[in-house]
Amino acid sequence: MTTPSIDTTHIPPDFRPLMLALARGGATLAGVIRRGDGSLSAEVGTNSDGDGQKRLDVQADALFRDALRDAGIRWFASEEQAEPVAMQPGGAFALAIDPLDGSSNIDTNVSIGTIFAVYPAQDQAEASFLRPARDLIAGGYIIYGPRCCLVVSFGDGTQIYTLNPDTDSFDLTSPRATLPDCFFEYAINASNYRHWPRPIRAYIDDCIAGIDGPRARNFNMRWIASLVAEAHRILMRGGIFLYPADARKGYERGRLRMLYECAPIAFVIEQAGGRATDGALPILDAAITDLHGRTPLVFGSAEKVDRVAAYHDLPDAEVSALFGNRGLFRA
Ligand SMILES: O=P(O)(O)OC[C@H]1O[C@](O)(COP(=O)(O)O)[C@@H](O)[C@@H]1O
Ligand SMILES: [Mg+2]
Ligand SMILES: [Mg+2]
Repeated sequence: MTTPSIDTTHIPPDFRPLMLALARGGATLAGVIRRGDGSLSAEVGTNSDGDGQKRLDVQADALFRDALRDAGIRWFASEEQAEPVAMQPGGAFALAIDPLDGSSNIDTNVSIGTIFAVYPAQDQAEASFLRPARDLIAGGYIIYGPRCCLVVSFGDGTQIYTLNPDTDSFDLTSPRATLPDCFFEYAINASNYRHWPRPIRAYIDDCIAGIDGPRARNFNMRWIASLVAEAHRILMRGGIFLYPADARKGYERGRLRMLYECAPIAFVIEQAGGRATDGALPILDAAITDLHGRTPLVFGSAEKVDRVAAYHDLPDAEVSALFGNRGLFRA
């Protein structure tokens, strides 16, 4: 068996051991997922956020912790661990990870992923992770789909690597990915419509009204329920993703976690020319105040994300108007 690797030509030298370790972890996890042992989706516990943990959540967490143990990481924070774990005392990096994103899709053979964010390590774990989101020095995700891809940014564009099943190596397949701006597709869990704030309802109402509404064009809709899969689709062909805050108990700040979901996805999307906000303000301009804290998340093509922010600025009468009657956005 070959040791999984990654083409390091375009990776800054300081990050190479870390990226090799992530590639090893990702390729190994891809193999576990491909084999598809039926017990991977068994409920085995609850994480500190109250989410049910599946066997694969726990396995992926242990697998990455092990793969990363010699990769220069001082602090390791995970969705599946209540507190950060100390790794190498002299390590330069603090790494936050969602080891397995899209857990509800494990047994449905739909794309799932891993999301990671890297910050410069400080002496204390807390100071390493609770800081301005824009201190991120690397971030990205691995998607376990029909193809396994690793997408990463080091702050100078977004790179895409694709796992070659013959060599077990992640080959660079796009050195500078850019997000197309013209795809009229939105992604939101529409079953929560009645709980959404009015500007979000108004925005989606106007997409649904299509050619008969103020936007005067038809839209398509997608919802995979794997953030990584939605991010990758949007990176490839544009569109917009929304997970807003809503009125359900526990969803006052949406569902997605700032440190290891929203910040790294925002980083990759911004570096590919897109935009990511909490509905109004850039995700990366916010501070991370809680290891497992949440934030509303809207990301995708810049013009579409800006439009959502504009709905938040509409006067109440406009935002409450029935779709088709919103005059302000009529072309
Ligand atoms: O079930 P919902 O409310 O539509 O939420 C789906 C969202 O939850 C997530 O599965 C949360 O991530 P985890 O699976 O890592 O907990 C996202 O991938 C996805 O976008
Ligand atoms: Mg997740
Ligand atoms: Mg997860």
